[in-house]
Amino acid sequence: MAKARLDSNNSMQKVAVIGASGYAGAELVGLLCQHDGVSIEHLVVSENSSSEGKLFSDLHGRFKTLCDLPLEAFSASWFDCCAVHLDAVFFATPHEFSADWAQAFVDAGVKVFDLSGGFRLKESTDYPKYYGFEHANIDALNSAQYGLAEWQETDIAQTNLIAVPGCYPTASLLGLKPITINKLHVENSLIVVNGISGVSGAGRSASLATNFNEVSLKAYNVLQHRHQPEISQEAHASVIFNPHLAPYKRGLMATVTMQLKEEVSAKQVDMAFQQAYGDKPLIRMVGAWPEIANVEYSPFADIHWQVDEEKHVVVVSCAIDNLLKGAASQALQCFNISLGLPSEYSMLSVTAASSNVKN
Ligand SMILES: NC(=O)C1=CN([C@@H]2O[C@H](COP(=O)(O)OP(=O)(O)OC[C@H]3O[C@@H](n4cnc5c(N)ncnc54)[C@H](OP(=O)(O)O)[C@@H]3O)[C@@H](O)[C@H]2O)C=CC1
Ligand SMILES: CC(=O)N[C@@H](CCC(=O)OP(=O)(O)O)C(=O)O
Repeated sequence: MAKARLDSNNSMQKVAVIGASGYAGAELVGLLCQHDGVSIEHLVVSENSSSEGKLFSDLHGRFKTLCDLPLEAFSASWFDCCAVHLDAVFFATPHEFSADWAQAFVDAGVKVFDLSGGFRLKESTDYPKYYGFEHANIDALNSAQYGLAEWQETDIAQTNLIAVPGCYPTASLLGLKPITINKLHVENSLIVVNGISGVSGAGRSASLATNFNEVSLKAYNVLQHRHQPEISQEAHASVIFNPHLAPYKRGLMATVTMQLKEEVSAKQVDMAFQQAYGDKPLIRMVGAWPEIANVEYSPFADIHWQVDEEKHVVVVSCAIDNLLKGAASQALQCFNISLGLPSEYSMLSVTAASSNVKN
């Protein structure tokens, strides 16, 4: 694909964000505001949202004067009047809403970037099992492409329906794929992924389990989390995924442990990571164990690994901001790729000052 900077041949892309009152949606609006190829046409919430009619910047005060658009309520009549005028729509909505509506936008000629899990799993029978609903759009599920930006650039560029990866899967897969794609691991050996997320991973709605005052540090949804099949599917290897909730606002860490083939050296592992990420500006091979503090409010993924050549084991750790590389900034990477732009376009200046959920 020809890489380009934005020039006069790129017309302004008319976009809408559905779910703009939520955490991931608001981060995305913040990024889209800074993108010189984007015109935000609509910010949308649910049909009965208490935020309907409020200004986006009344809800998210840091955007005063930067984005003062009103929040509109989604409905079938909203779709009939507005969708056709858009180039792209971002769904930062519950999974089932995306699953129900994405194909209608594609049919109306609108490119869809879905931040939910509505189109990530290829096996439709996994939806009732892991998401609790029957998928109503199997054809769309089959045509959707998974959008791990550093690995699936060609697929992303060629589709109109992009399933932006989950937050835990993003960090996990960035660690796993250099090993599994190169078949450096013992196939069918046990692969364990331990993930830790801050509470913004659970979204903005109040719940006792994710109330900041209630959270200490504990594992949850062990052996049944919906990200387990997603990670396994995209790593092409069966994994055990152990998610943990921790008492901080944002940031996510995934640490994976894999058994290497006996003949695989530490040097080969180093080469696999260099080959995968040496030319990827948003992946930083940091040379020390990553820390959440170094990636929060940023679109970077920090990664580090260590090999024990005697035990034939590799441990890889990857830290991201769950709301950015784990959601909004990766969606923008996918959008940039679909326009033929460098995936990091307009993002390397993202700072704490421009981010939403603050400590
Ligand atoms: N939080 C995270 O770290 C990550 C989240 N995601 C995914 O992104 C999506 C959004 O997550 P998050 O921002 O955390 O969630 P929030 O609960 O913070 O926000 C959800 C948003 O969806 C809107 N919404 C809810 N129902 C509907 C509906 N029927 N029609 C239109 N809009 C609706 C809400 O609007 P209102 O309530 O005002 O009606 C709100 O704007 C989810 O699918 C989540 O799994 C992905 C990766 C990471
Ligand atoms: C801390 C927390 O609750 N995290 C969420 C995952 C984050 C998320 O929104 O999931 P998706 O990436 O699939 O959209 C969870 O475990 O369900």
